[in-house]
Amino acid sequence: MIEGSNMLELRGLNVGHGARALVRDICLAVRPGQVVALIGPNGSGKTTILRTVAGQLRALGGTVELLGQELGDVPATERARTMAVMLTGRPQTELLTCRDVVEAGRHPFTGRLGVLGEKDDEAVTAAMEATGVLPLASRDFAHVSDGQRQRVLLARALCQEPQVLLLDEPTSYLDVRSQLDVLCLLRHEARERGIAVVASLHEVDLAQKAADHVICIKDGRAAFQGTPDEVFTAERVAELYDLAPGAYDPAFGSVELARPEGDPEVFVIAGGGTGAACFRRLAREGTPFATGVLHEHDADGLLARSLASRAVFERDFEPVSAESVERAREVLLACREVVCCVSEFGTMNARNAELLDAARAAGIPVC
Ligand SMILES: Nc1ncnc2c1ncn2[C@@H]1O[C@H](COP(=O)(O)OP(=O)(O)OP(=O)(O)O)[C@@H](O)[C@H]1O
Repeated sequence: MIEGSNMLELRGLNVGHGARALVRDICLAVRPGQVVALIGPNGSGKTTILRTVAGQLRALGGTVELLGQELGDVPATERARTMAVMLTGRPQTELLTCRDVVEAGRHPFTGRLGVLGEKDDEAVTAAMEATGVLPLASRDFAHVSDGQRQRVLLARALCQEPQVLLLDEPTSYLDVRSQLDVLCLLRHEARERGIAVVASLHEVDLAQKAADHVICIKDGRAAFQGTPDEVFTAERVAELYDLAPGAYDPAFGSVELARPEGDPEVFVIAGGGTGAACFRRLAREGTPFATGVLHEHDADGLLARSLASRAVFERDFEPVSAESVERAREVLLACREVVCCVSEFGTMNARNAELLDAARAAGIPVC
């Protein structure tokens, strides 16, 4: 393999389950060491694409190239030695321990009798260690939890020592810690062994952090692709998942509840992240609120754009001006309650203290 050339390349690939294509004209090139996230709404065709690339479904058009060779021309044994696949679903096993399942990943390298040598044993142990499933080695695979099963299957894929790794929702059953562990592991494998990883993910925040390249599937096509910075903009994520504008916040990589509708009832004095918990509480309660004066790219400023009905902003790195406070005061005086999240005002937001005075003078309760 020439360094830098593509490990996997899809050219105008059409995929589907019958004669009609479900997703058309997919083009993607994956280089060694790259982690590609496949994202898109439920039913958009991510699994179908992965199964086609894995050779489990016939391509309805276009080509899949594995290490520069058309997939159909790659002999099955060589394909199994090159590409590992972890799909969703629980493989039916009877009386197999978790270690037995992982060992199956070595079969492309063993002789006809499937007897594992020392090197195979080492690879199995290393993969189980890396995925944290060594303690499950003798447990019945049929009776482990969904998250444990997912990690055992990942160990099976890794011990195959593939050059291309296809993963369908590898984090869907995992707790937060295990999600992080798995993504760090995938990045490590990509970096250290030059594996090309293609993984479908539902967690936009994880894809944003872990992927080098993101391809978005919607309405029967690869709607757009690019680096996480190019793909995870508020507009594109909203379009991809049919979200309300502002529901996705690219700064935090998270989705927020819908902004409560109506005129603001509560005015929140915040800044520097002090208001986040209050903003989210009001959003949960469905209480429309206003806030200010916030600096535009302050943590509260960014969140206010998604959740507040009204927000008064000051330019970044400028002290809050008399004009901004006046605009905020007008909004505040129309509210029934003020919440002050700031315990001390600093140089840049000193004038926000005038908002507290305005509330008290107008007899608006402050908490
Ligand atoms: N074996 C099958 N035969 C016929 N249609 C299928 C089959 N498997 C899936 N489909 C259909 O193909 C479409 C795409 O399914 P697919 O599982 O690829 O989507 P997905 O993007 O992976 O979805 P999700 O995010 O919900 O896992 C769906 O409409 C689904 O019902």
